[in-house]
Amino acid sequence: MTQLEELLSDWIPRQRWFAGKGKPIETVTVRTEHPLVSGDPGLSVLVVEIGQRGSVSRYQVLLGLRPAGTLREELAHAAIGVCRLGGAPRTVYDASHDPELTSLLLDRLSAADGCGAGAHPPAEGGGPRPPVRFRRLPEAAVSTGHRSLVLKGEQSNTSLVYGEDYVLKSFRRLWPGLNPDLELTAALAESPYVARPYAWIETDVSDGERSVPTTLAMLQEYMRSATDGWVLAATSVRDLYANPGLSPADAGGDFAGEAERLGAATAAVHRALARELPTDVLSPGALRELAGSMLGRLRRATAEVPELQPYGGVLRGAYEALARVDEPLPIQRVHGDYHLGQVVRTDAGWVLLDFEGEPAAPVEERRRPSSPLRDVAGMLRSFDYAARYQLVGSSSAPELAPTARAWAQRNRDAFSAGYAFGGGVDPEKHQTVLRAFEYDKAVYEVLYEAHNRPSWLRIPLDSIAALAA
Ligand SMILES: Nc1ncnc2c1ncn2[C@@H]1O[C@H](COP(=O)(O)OP(=O)(O)O)[C@@H](O)[C@H]1O
Ligand SMILES: O=P(O)(O)O[C@H]1O[C@H](CO)[C@@H](O[C@H]2O[C@H](CO)[C@@H](O)[C@H](O)[C@H]2O)[C@H](O)[C@H]1O
Repeated sequence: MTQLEELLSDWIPRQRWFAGKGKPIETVTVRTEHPLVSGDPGLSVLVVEIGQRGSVSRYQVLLGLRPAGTLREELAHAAIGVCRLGGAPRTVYDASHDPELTSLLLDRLSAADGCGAGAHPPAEGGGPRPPVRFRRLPEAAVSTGHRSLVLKGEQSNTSLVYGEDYVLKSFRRLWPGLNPDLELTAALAESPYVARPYAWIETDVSDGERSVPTTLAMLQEYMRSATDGWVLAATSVRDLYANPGLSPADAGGDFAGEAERLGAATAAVHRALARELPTDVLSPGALRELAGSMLGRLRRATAEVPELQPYGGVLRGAYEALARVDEPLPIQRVHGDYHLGQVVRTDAGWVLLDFEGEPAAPVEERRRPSSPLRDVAGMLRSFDYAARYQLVGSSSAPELAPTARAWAQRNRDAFSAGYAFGGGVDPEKHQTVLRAFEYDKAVYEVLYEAHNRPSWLRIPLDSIAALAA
């Protein structure tokens, strides 16, 4: 290992966005290092490969470099370490936190030529394509001179807000190819329910056989007046828990109207995706395969989290019922990891974000069409989370449990009604499919929490126990 790789092997596992937590790291290799700025400060894009239990995953690191001892106090938290790179010792750090360097990314995106997402125009002058390419959607003007700030919060990626105008989301885990977030957001560019996409950055990553243009980051509109759906729902729940004698409908911060509008917005986005991108139907045989893949996830999760064992029978029963559904199931591109933290409420209505799918799943799987009921199930799970999470570790949990159930049920019903009203299939009429997707999502969450937030593991486990009761 080089000195830089040694430093990264200590730093990467401590990052929130590192998806391989819980498994020992065997190898760390800087596969490519492309300088965007040489000198002091310097800026490079690294693609780092992490080997764990025989498989390799790739991560993007935007590396800042400054002479050792010159990193400003406010960047100290971003330091990775000091190493000798080409002579003198330099401090290397996460450049996402350094506005002096990130302003350059916006400058380059602003100056980029316009082209369609996924298009690969030849390099100017016919020479080889530059290793890191800045691209802009046709018609999208990008202004410069905005200072960036890293968005705080639970994230699988790293997002920078530039002034009040743009969000640049750097995809941390890289999968060769076009990132589904860029692909779907670009397909929905005209939709009022999506933050407008402007531009992206890409590089080439090997898929084992060939070098594939791969999305590194996406620039889109910053919804500056927006509030996160999770925050709004949590406020409503808190309000109700302060008055547990009231029904959710009578408490001050009732969320059901918002949940219903969110259902309608979700249906509108699903309809737009079905218009813009390919659709298909799953035959009964393919439904059996889908049920088989849910079973596979359950097996993997139970091996890691034995607390799932008692519910194995009920979960398998739901997947077997899915395998017996004998009518074709319409499929299309969907969000894939839909929850309250992926939607924001603006003055004009709900806006959906982050069409990347489940961050840990291979990109081929995330780009595969699925039933829109999968997203419906994801959001229904999220209402359950919002109701339960304030009870984790609380001594009032037993008394508040019925109130939590009532809040979740009211908002689940409102969301489903809004979804059907907005032109989606009626979730009420597809209970077998919906239940299987909901269980599968809860099993995914068990693994997600075990790896990322062990103190929240009880939330999906308790939901599964309640669904199984
Ligand atoms: N365009 C945007 N406008 C306003 N807020 C945003 C925007 N993009 C992201 N956010 C905020 O950042 C959070 C995380 O963004 P997201 O795209 O879901 O990242 P990740 O894929 O890392 O989870 C969202 O929950 C939302 O609160
Ligand atoms: O938003 P991401 O793409 O990073 O999604 C991952 O992290 C989510 C948590 O931040 C996780 O969502 C789970 O927790 C939410 C509350 O924090 C809850 O609303 C969701 O229903 C629940 O699934 C998501 O599963 C994961 O992929």
